[in-house]
Amino acid sequence: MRISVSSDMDEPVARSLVEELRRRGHEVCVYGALEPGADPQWAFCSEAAARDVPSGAADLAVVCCWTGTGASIAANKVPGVRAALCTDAYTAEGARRWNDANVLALSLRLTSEAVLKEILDAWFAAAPSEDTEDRQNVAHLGMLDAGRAPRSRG
Ligand SMILES: O=C(CO)[C@H](O)[C@H](O)COP(=O)(O)O
Repeated sequence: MRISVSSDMDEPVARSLVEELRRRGHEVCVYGALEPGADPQWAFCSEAAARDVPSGAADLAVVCCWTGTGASIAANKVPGVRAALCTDAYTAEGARRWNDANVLALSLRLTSEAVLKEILDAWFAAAPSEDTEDRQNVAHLGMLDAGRAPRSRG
């Protein structure tokens, strides 16, 4: 799988993320503080990595910042992106299963090396749900992106 990874901080867990993905056989492209000479601001590097997913340059992006919030907010501004901030394996599995998330957002502060591996295991093991309501929800996100969403049913 081709995976784009961004981080606004050169933290050990961000380096471990890249190493772990490469160890698992993925092709990794890095942005932000992980890329020599690049702009390490969270909104910019998260956007750059996230854009690779709808453009087709990557199959998945993982965006990181200290809290994970800025990275996920920036990624979710990119049309076609469904970024999920995951702090544990259960959330990662649900993000793939129920949200068909295509960008994983991580908090550099909260994610230990052990939890990182658990999150990656859960993320890659899960598949998007075929349930009709789950597909309707994900389709609704696409409509919101396109500005064509019908009025919310609340
Ligand atoms: O979590 C973040 C954004 O959501 C950033 O990583 C955090 O704001 C970086 O802070 P600083 O530039 O002061 O090191």
